[in-house]
Amino acid sequence: MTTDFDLVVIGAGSGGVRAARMASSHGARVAIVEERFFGGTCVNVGCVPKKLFSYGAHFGQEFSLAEDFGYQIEGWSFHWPTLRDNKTREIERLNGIYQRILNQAGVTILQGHGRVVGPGQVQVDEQVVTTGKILVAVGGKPYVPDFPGREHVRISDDLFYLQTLPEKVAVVGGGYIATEFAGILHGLGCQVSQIYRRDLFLRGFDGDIRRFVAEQMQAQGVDLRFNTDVQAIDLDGDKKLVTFQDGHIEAFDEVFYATGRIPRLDNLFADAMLPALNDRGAIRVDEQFQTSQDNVYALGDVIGRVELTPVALAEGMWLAAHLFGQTRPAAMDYSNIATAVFSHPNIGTVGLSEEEALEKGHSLRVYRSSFRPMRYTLGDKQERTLIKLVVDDASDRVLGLHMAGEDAPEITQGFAVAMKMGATKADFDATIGIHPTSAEELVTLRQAERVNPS
Ligand SMILES: Cc1cc2nc3c(=O)[nH]c(=O)nc-3n(C[C@H](O)[C@H](O)[C@H](O)COP(=O)(O)OP(=O)(O)OC[C@H]3O[C@@H](n4cnc5c(N)ncnc54)[C@H](O)[C@@H]3O)c2cc1C
Ligand SMILES: NC(=O)c1ccc[n+]([C@@H]2O[C@H](COP(=O)([O-])OP(=O)(O)OC[C@H]3O[C@@H](n4cnc5c(N)ncnc54)[C@H](O)[C@@H]3O)[C@@H](O)[C@H]2O)c1
Repeated sequence: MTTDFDLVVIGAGSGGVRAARMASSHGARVAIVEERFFGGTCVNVGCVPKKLFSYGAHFGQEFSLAEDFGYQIEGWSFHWPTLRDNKTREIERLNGIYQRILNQAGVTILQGHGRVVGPGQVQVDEQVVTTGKILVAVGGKPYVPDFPGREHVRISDDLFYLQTLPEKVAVVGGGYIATEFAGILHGLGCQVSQIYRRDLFLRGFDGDIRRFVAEQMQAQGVDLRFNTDVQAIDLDGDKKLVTFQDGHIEAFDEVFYATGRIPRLDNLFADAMLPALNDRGAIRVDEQFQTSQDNVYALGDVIGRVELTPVALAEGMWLAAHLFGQTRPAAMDYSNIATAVFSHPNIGTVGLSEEEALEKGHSLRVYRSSFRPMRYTLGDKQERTLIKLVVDDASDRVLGLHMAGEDAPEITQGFAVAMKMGATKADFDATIGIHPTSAEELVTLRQAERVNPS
């Protein structure tokens, strides 16, 4: 049977755009369906505007550092609408670029809500198109737990378009988004309380890094409140009255929730086409990104594996090559994916945390160093940088590299190549440093603590 297309991709975000472009370059007839914005979460309400805000939030401290170097910066002030609107203009420019890239790649753009209505059939608003294969790359959406007053909270999407910057803010959650938002809002001049229900935020990251970032944020003046949760929110005029677990009530101008994201499956599948989901409600796929429905594939945040843009991009490239390329690629390798939290201070990490390495039974040598970056030494800024290597004692292989401080994400990206190649501590030691840098500390670590699994 002839079909309109070989592949219809639903969702023009990180994974969908990459898969569509690459499939087209392999000779497939491809259409992509998008209902909101080209470039998806990352470009519009994720990585890109977040990073621009994070840059913006650093300027206050840069001005005071500049004074230590002899500059006189008097009477500076911050104008939120300028940052917000300049960011929006840049995002709109990127939207246009994404559309142009798709057009140039020969991908047909279908604007509207996509729905899988039958085998090889995708409905886009009133129109139905036919296709050999369907790729679902619809991403996720914020999850806010159910509690009285839930309707009064804001989510990450809202932060990017706020009319005014609130004075006093609660940020609820202890993951990437909450910690990044707490740092950004504090840097822009808000009074920030970060609320996390367990004893220490950034679960899954290395314990030393989590404690270090908490100390640094507290020293900057962020109010970290662990082991507590919001029970209810009432309105009092413009204020949000938050009742905490211990019963105390406090007024905030805004309450932001960043308590995780869930797959965006709304009105996406006709009943007969719904694929199997996993226990967290994400679409279940095999190693080839095939769902339980024939010729329906899924990747990116909607499969809930590793919710990062570069991972969605890699999955999109992989699937396009697998379905339409000349040679079959080897299975996707999810080991040693470097990641960063653009908190203040930044975190960069690749490989196993000390806790994970011990859980896997490794006997370890753990190298740590904490230092005050040279840039801060002319004044009284006390912020420090922490670096840490987790090394398998028997093989000498570096299992984990962790850093918190200025430039941590940039530095970690380079070292991630070495980690991917299986670098040993001896390889690090044989590398001559670049002086004077913070990165050189990673190749000059000599003192280890031995730690064995219990
Ligand atoms: C605040 C925030 C900050 C982040 N920061 C980072 C970061 O710094 N680094 C990083 O690596 N990752 C970051 N992420 C995660 C990253 O954005 C995601 O992992 C990535 O965007 C996932 O890509 P995707 O293709 O799976 O989905 P998405 O990029 O979410 O794209 C899905 C697209 O599908 C469209 N869509 C959904 N349903 C339909 C439908 N039925 N019909 C038509 N279109 C539909 C949506 O409108 C969207 O455009 C961040 C996320 C958030 C929320
Ligand atoms: N820099 C980056 O690369 C970056 C930045 C932002 C987001 N992301 C990606 O997006 C994903 C989603 O980010 P996120 O921060 O929303 O999720 P997350 O999974 O990182 O963190 C969610 C947090 O909410 C808490 N939580 C969950 N349910 C709760 C409840 N009922 N009550 C109170 N707290 C609750 C969790 O304990 C956790 O601390 C991340 O996992 C990450 O993969 C990446």
